[in-house]
Amino acid sequence: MTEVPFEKYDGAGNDFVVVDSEADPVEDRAAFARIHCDREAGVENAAGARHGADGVLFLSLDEGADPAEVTMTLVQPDGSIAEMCGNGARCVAAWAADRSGLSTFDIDTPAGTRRAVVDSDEIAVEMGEPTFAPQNVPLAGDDPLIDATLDELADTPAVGHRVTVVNTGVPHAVVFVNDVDAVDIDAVAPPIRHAAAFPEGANVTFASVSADRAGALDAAPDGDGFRQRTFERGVEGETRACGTGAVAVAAAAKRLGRLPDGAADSEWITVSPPGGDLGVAVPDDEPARLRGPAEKRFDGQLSVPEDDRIAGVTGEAALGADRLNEDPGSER
Ligand SMILES: N[C@@H](CCC[C@H](N)C(=O)O)C(=O)O
Repeated sequence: MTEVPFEKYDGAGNDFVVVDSEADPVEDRAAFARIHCDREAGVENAAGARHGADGVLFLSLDEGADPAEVTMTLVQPDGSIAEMCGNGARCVAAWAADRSGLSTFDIDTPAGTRRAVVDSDEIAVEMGEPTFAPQNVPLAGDDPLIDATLDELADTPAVGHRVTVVNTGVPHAVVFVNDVDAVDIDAVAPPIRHAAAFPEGANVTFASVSADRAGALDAAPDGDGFRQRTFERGVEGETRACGTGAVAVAAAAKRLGRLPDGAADSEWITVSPPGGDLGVAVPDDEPARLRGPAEKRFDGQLSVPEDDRIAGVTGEAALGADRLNEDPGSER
């Protein structure tokens, strides 16, 4: 059985297995991700405790570039590749800083190059300009969905929810509700995630204004922030944090004129998914920015599938083995 070293990082509870793709190439990345990713129990630490893995980050670092460059490919639990991942990018910067001692990185992603800066335990990443343009989301129709009801959702638990659809590196359907904790996300999100309006699918992000998160980050405004919950495409379930989702909440709120007092006048807005607090800035006509914690938790070795069957997969790897023969996320 072949094994590769991995490191486990998380950004505000969004969990990633990190593999150095130059030192330890994995041929079938989709199969590797399917085997080892599980939201609650994907990978094991040295003490035998299992921890979540929302995807595998295959990374290669070029320290000679100025600034240093990292090529990032996020392969998700269904085997699909995500164009961008905000918390993943922050974990990438933490990983690169841990290796190199440097603090500024250009991260090459399928969505473009994103600058990340590490400042002690907080990492900020440039996220590109959020876009509502139908061709960029992408949407099936010609009109943006700014405060829309998805007609095809009639007779589902999602009926009646209004969505604002924005691409923040990946597509998000943002739904503002009174209380995110009251949402039955596993019932409400899938019909939206798979709606015909989204030819490549969409992440579904719920948000509510939250007075108790005011000033949760040091430099956050003395006003209300948002609580956030996201059902992620590719994970096909809720994660503990989603960075592109946090940016989508702020961008959608700004577009709808729903920014709470304080946040509207401030550069940084606090968005709080279940895993921690994130800071988001959405200036006019400029790239959005995302900041928050990201750090290494542990490392170890993971088995590499040796063919397209389950051969060579043992121990923790067997957890995801039942998904190995499914179609690799092609329908997004
Ligand atoms: N967790 C991520 C988003 C990852 C991509 C997403 N699941 C997709 O397929 O669009 C984040 O922090 O942004």
